[in-house]
Amino acid sequence: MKRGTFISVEGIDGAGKSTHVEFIRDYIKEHGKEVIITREPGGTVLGEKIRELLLTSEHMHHNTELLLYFASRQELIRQVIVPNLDAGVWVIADRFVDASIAYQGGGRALGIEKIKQVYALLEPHLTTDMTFLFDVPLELALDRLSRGRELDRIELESREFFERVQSSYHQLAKEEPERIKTVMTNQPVKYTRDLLTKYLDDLLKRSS
Ligand SMILES: Nc1ncnc2c1ncn2[C@@H]1O[C@H](COP(=O)(O)OP(=O)(O)O)[C@@H](O)[C@H]1O
Ligand SMILES: Cc1cn([C@H]2C[C@H](O)[C@@H](COP(=O)(O)OP(=O)(O)O)O2)c(=O)[nH]c1=O
Repeated sequence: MKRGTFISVEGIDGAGKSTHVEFIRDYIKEHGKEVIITREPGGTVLGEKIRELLLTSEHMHHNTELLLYFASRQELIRQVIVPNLDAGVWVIADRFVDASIAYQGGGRALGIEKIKQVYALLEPHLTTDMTFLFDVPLELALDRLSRGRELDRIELESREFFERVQSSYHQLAKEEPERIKTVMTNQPVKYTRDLLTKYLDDLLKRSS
């Protein structure tokens, strides 16, 4: 059986990830593939408890935050991502390791090297086949956030924090252009979807 394709979606809060993730799933499904969406932090019973801690606790050491995100991810990998990929199912991860590099490595200024050391502990050491990085000018993302729902602990961070997160994402996309595809969302939704469709067609072709 052919292994499933592993996709992740990333971006600063307000960049448009939630607007497109179900579109991506439906497009893949229409092309005859079984597909699931996972979310991080969370996606398993233990992971959802960790999510609650991460998004609602008042304060924690940056290392604690980093390790909790990875603890949730390890459970998700072993319980959900790997068994599905092995069974030929496509997996769309609503955030994966790149989020830790951008938010904890960049946003919290822990540095990429430290995140990579923790990443090395994951079993197995998975990498995505393709990552969509949703991106908008920071002002627009912050404006979207301020108009939206109630904000969680991370979304309440400063503008400087999100600047560092975004610039880490840009750095990653520059280092790995084959894997990470930047998709601008300051254009109409249809424009974004047309671009996504091109990348998805390419992935579908590769897997056939
Ligand atoms: N091209 C686009 N792609 C995605 N979102 C867009 C686009 N144009 C406008 N928007 C709006 O921006 C907001 C993005 O919010 P959301 O998808 O919840 O972001 P995230 O999940 O990344 O925090 C939505 O209100 C959406 O309607
Ligand atoms: C996966 C991950 C998420 N995060 C942050 C980004 C988000 O602000 C928050 C929750 O992610 P997410 O569920 O994507 O946010 P939303 O509820 O807006 O869809 O966790 C990290 O800081 N590090 C990580 O490794």
